[in-house]
Amino acid sequence: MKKGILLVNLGSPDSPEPKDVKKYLGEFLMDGRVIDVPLWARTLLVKGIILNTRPKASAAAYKKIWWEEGSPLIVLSERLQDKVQRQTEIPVGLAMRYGSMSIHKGLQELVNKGVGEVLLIPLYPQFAMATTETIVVLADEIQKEHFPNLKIESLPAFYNDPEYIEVLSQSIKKHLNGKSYDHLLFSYHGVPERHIRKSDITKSHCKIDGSCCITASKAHQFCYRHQCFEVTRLVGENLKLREGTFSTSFQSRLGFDPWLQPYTDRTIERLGKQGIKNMAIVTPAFVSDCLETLEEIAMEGQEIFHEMGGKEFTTIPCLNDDDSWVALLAKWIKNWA
Ligand SMILES: C=CC1=C(C)c2cc3[nH]c(cc4nc(cc5[nH]c(cc1n2)c(C)c5CCC(=O)O)C(CCC(=O)O)=C4C)c(C)c3C=C
Ligand SMILES: [Fe+2]
Ligand SMILES: [Fe+2]
Repeated sequence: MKKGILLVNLGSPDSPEPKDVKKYLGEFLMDGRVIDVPLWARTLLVKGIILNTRPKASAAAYKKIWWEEGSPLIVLSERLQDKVQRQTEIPVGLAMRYGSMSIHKGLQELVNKGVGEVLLIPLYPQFAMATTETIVVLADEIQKEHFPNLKIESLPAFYNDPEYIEVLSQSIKKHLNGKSYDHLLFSYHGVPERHIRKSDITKSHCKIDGSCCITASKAHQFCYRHQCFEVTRLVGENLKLREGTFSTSFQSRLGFDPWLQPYTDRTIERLGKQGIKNMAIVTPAFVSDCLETLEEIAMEGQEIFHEMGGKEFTTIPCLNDDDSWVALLAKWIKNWA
């Protein structure tokens, strides 16, 4: 049976105009695995409040980072797809969970090329209900409804794959380029604490109490918090970082529920206040640079740091279309095929 690959990322609005941002946010935030409250409450919150208030501000933020070719997240994902395709004979497609480049279209294009067996690669190193799970569940629904003869397998979270850790570590080293820094912050996209408890397959392990994520458990296969802390620990080990010179935080919280802590903005503020003059920041929950790295970190984060007396703020790019990352994806594809 002919095999094919579908890389899947989050998606972006079609343009940075408020009407396109509103359409995109509407689809994104109405996903019950992103805002996980009952449908009536989600509808009230998203359609009644968020979509009437947020799109204008979000559009302004998107305008600051938008490229001539389009959304950075989409353009960088396309560059990745193109480079991976050059490493393999197997057709490599690209889709987005939200927006115009749908998973349905991506699967249809592979089927049109005669593909009968697909490896779905969610472009997220760590598992989360709001990212990997929603992709896999939707692909499964589309397969059942539209492509009953298509076989789909998905690549699990690869946060602790030694080769992934090596690629990420070398990328950090390359971008720091020998520059010294006082603190390296690993900032991951946040999720509400509730998401962590919902994904706990043991139903009792995750207490978000500081110790559960470092106590061995089969819950960690689906624990986003554990997986983020592990990436930091493993990269720290790989690069022989000195204890106290690096830490983990969580960014991009929305709403009033408790999200994973410590929060990135408050951490940057604290580091500045403590007299740290030179910090670097890496964002390993994202494979491609996007609004959350280019605006929230590289612009807003830097501003906070400078306001607190910090001097040098180095933002390390995501893996994007890094050659070693492309080679690793090509290797995983070869092993699967
Ligand atoms: C409200 C809940 C949200 C959850 C839960 C969430 C989890 C989550 N998101 C990413 C990756 C990305 N998120 C991006 C943007 C973004 N995320 C949310 C909300 C939640 N995310 C919003 C409202 C937005 C839109 C931007 C805004 O209005 O501020 C992006 C960037 C997309 C782009 O076009 O550049 C990414 C990527 C992860 C990895 C994650 C959970 C682990
Ligand atoms: Fe997000
Ligand atoms: Fe945990």
